[in-house]
Amino acid sequence: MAKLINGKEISQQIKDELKEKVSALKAQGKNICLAVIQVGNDPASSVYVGNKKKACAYIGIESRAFELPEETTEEELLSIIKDLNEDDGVHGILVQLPVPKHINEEKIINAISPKKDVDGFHPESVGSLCIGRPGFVSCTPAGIIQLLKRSEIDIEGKHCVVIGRSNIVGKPMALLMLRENATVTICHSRTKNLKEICKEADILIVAIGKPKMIDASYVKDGATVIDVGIHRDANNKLCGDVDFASVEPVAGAITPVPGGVGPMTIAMLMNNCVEAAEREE
Ligand SMILES: Nc1nc2c(c(=O)[nH]1)N[C@@H](CN(C=O)c1ccc(C(=O)N[C@@H](CCC(=O)O)C(=O)O)cc1)CN2
Repeated sequence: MAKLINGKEISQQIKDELKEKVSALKAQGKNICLAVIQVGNDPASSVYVGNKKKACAYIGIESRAFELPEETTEEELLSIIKDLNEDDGVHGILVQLPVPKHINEEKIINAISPKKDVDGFHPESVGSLCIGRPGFVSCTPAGIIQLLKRSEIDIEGKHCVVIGRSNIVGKPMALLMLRENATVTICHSRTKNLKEICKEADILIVAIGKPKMIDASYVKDGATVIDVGIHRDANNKLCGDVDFASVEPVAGAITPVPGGVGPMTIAMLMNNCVEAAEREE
């Protein structure tokens, strides 16, 4: 039976640690502010944005919300970001993704000042991660590192297989595991022998975007399995990219969905906001 990696519990620990830090910063006269921008009314985005505002309130970070209509133009959004970049009272800026189709996501990401890029999506942030310079790290991969470390799962020298090569999860995840001295293999939709490669992983990180695709036949006995996917199954229940019921008996440790990687994304966003304010000094 696999050890369950409890993201809800670990994210709560991180938020409690940050709450103390923020309280100490406040005592020195420093208030932290995150600008949260949502364009349109995508229901899932509204839930995530709501949870980000709640996390800010819990930790003691001010959240400045911009709830913009679906018809907002790219120019209007860029103009808001420009103002926020220049506002010394704002430490972090996030634009909830996805943005409506008429807005170029890349242009929006590039417009956020790297100093306030608490999502870690700006090319300068990704480049810094790549060459080992300080910078903001994408929240989901950073959260996975925390899950592993706080669950006392060794990374150094382990073979880590990451399935998925997105700019937001797969690529930064691979770079972070490399930084932790893992031996890293990245797999994707064109990978041949996916099953054989996955079977060699000590740590298997799955960000493939296909519900319950990874079953026990992809997993080495005792491996750690991290599931980044979030989907609804035929019974409208949340599930991941990993078939939990099949994999759990062979894995050494595994994240559930919900309650695994997801909550860590928001905890690490809060961490990046605190870092943004600390770096300013
Ligand atoms: N600007 C950003 N946009 C998006 C990001 C991001 O990091 N920055 N990531 C995702 C959405 N996301 C945060 O924004 C996010 C997704 C899931 C969770 C989470 O806690 N999931 C729960 C289940 C929640 C549910 O009931 O649906 C879990 O896995 O336990 C938090 C944040 C895309 N956009």
